[in-house]
Amino acid sequence: MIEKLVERIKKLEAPIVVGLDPTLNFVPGFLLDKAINEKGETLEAAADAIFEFNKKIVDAVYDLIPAVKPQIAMYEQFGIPGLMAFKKTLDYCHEKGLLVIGDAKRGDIGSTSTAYAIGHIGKVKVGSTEIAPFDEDFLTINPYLGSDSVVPFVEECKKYDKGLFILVKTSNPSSGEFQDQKVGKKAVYELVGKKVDEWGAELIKNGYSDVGAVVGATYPEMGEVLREIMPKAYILVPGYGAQGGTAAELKPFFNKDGLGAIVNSSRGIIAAYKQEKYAEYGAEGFAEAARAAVIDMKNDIASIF
Ligand SMILES: O=c1ccn([C@@H]2O[C@H](COP(=O)(O)O)[C@@H](O)[C@H]2O)c(=O)[nH]1
Repeated sequence: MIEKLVERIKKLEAPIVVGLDPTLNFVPGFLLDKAINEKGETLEAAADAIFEFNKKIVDAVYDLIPAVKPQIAMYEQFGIPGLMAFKKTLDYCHEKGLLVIGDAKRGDIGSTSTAYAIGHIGKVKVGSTEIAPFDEDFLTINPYLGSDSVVPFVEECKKYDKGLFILVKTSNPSSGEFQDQKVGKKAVYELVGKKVDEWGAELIKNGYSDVGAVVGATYPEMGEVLREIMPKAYILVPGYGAQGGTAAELKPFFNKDGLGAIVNSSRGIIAAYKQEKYAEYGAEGFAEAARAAVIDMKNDIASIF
């Protein structure tokens, strides 16, 4: 799967992923009112509103970007209707030719990881029929439980040509509480980075592995160290934009050829119309504002090379 992502990044000259992380605060009033008029103040109405919101954003940006990253928590907050909106979003993005990174940060004891892996990137057997339940192209996973929690995901990648992004050094302010602790001379994030390199060793295609890593834009020095420790891992870089990460700090995540990293922005794109910079678009023009924000992000990142 990684070779498809790299190919699309090269073709579009856009190492960018748009995070589809909708909340009702971002959904313009006219969309939410329509859903509530039809379904009342219900979870179903909320789910319809976020799906319509996503659809319009995707229509406005799909030709500019290689991939999207729907964050499952934003959908789970609306229960079962929310999860149905998640699945509808994944399918719609696929219809538009986008690759989908499911941001679910799964990971558990081996048997439970296997079930997560089947549900998100594998196939479940019902009688003699094999069904891909969510069918994302990539999945984020949390490696905290160790190798036996990660390997079931790697196995599913091998079977179905899928990919992973494993949390290594996260973008949030407290990430150092555990991730920066030293074990011997190495920090925990360095040890995890080394394991990512090992887990991905059998899945290298055209120079990069289907097993990638998540490293926050907010920690560029650590990004530089990790780029060396995991030379074959594509790095998914969240933290740009709303969390304060800037283009100037992104260079260490990339290789010299401009590949090796893909930068996520969620709120900075989907809620661009709420920023002063894009205020001229107004709530009615939220999708056009998202398109303008993607073009600005692309140019911003291109300026570092
Ligand atoms: O270290 C991490 C890992 C994942 N995320 C996720 O990325 C997006 C960021 O959203 P923004 O609105 O662009 O800040 C969100 O889905 C997080 O759960 C992260 O931020 N940091």
